[in-house]
Amino acid sequence: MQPDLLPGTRAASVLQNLRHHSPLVHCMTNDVVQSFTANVLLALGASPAMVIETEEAAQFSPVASALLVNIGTLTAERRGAMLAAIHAANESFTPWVLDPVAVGGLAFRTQFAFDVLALKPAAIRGNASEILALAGEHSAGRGVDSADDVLSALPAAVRLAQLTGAVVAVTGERDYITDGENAWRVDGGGLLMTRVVGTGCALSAVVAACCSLPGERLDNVAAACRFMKRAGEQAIAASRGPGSFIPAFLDELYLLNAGELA
Ligand SMILES: Nc1ncnc2c1ncn2[C@@H]1O[C@H](COP(=O)(O)OP(=O)(O)O)[C@@H](O)[C@H]1O
Ligand SMILES: Cc1ncsc1CCOP(=O)(O)O
Ligand SMILES: [Mg+2]
Repeated sequence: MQPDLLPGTRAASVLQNLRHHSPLVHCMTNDVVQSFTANVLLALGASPAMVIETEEAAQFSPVASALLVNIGTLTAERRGAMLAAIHAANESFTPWVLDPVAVGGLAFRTQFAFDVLALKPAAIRGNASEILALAGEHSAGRGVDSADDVLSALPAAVRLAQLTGAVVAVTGERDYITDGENAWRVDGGGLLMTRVVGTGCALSAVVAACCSLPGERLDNVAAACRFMKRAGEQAIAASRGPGSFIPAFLDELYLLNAGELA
C-alpha cells in the first residue's frame, strides 16, 4: 500500500522555517560531492561547513545545528573523526544524519554503518539498495547506485526506523519517509537526477538541516525530500542534460517558494 503524499502546506512551512533559521550544517561527507553539497545548502538558505579533522570535528558538531555523516569515501582516519563528531553531537543534543553510501557490498563501511546505528541517528537517508542492506536484507546495489525497487524497500525502512528511533527516508523514483509508525510519500523529480553525482548525498545534507528545525521530524525530513524533487523536476524542464541540469537545479532550489509548494 502507498503512504499518503506529504501535504504541500507542510513542506511550505518547513521551507519557511529553513529560511528563517538558516541552520549551520556540519558536513562530514565524501570527496566527490563536497562542493555540490555546500552549494545545495546555500541555495536553500542553510549554511554548510566541512570540518573533518578529528579534534575540530568534535569541537564543531556541538555548535552546529546538525551533523551529516556520509560514508561515501570512508577511510580509517575519517572513521575516527566521524565517531568523535557523533559522540560530541549526542552529548550536546545536535541531531546527526547517516547517509550509508554503498553499504552492503563493502565490509569496512558496512561494519561502520552497523556500528553507528546504535548511536541514535536522527535520520537515515539512502537509496533502496542501501536501506535494504542496512536493514540486513538482500540488496542488489551496484556501487553507489540502487538496483532495487524503492517501494519494495519500504518495509525495511519501517523496521530500521523502529530499530534505531531514526526517521528513515528511502529515495528513488518515489521517496518514502517513515518514523516506523507513520509514513509519507513524496513524488516528483526525474531520471536526470541520477545522471549527475551527488543528488542523494546533497539531499542527506538537506535532511540534516531540516532535522534541526522545530516541528515533527517526520514532516521535516519529508519536506527536505520534497524540496529536492520539486527543484529537480523544474530543473529538468529547464535543461538539456546533466551539464545544464546542475546550475538549473541550484537556481530552482534558490527560487523554491512556499506559496507554490503549498
Ligand atoms: N527514477 C527517479 N525518478 C525521479 N527521481 C529520482 C529517481 N531516482 C532518484 N531520484 C531522486 O534523486 C535524488 C537522489 O536519490 P537516489 O538516487 O535515490 O539517491 P542516491 O544518489 O544516494 O543513490 C532524490 O531526490 C530522488 O528522489
Ligand atoms: C560516486 C561516488 N563514489 C563514492 S561516493 C560517490 C558519490 C555518490 O553520490 P550519490 O549517492 O549522491 O549518488
Ligand atoms: Mg547515495
